[in-house]
Amino acid sequence: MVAIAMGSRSDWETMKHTAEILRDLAVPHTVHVLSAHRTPDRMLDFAREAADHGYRVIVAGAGGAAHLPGMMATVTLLPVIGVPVLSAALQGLDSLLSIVQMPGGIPVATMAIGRAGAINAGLLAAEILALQDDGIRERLAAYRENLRRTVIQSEEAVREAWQTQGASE
Ligand SMILES: Nc1c(C(=O)O)ncn1[C@@H]1O[C@H](COP(=O)(O)O)[C@@H](O)[C@H]1O
Repeated sequence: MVAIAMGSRSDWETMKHTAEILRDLAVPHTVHVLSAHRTPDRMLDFAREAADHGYRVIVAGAGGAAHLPGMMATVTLLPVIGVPVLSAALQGLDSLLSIVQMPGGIPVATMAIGRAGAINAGLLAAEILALQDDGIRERLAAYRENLRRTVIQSEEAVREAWQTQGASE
């Protein structure tokens, strides 16, 4: 259902977070290393055939001159979600701008840089699929509820820490 593509093996540390969230939501997905620069024909073939192979959303993560999401979007009508991978030289700003500044006509839904972006890419892909899948929608609702509870618990933990600190001073 979801294809997760990355420009290099080195992007896996980031893109594994997309795979993890999709696994937690029981959304079928596959992972691929494809590069617009290093394996252009393979990347274009994959994106061209993705819809016929049953994929519904493509998540593509890359760093630096991150042309992968945009080039995949060029040859498919599937929604493409881009994840800017944190780069050493420019802290991911290069990746972000390479992905977000698409010319009008060929959209890529651009996420935040790095881990949070990779998690959100998985969630957004699941939200798109949930439009036609009640099971995924229910699991997304449970994820949100869990998030809500975690924040409330964290507030309690912060207050407890503050009270303990106050008592020891
Ligand atoms: N941006 C792209 C593309 C592409 O856009 O197709 N292919 C590889 N790369 C990026 O090069 C960075 C360094 O790659 P290496 O670690 O393999 O040298 C990676 O973040 C990758 O996404």
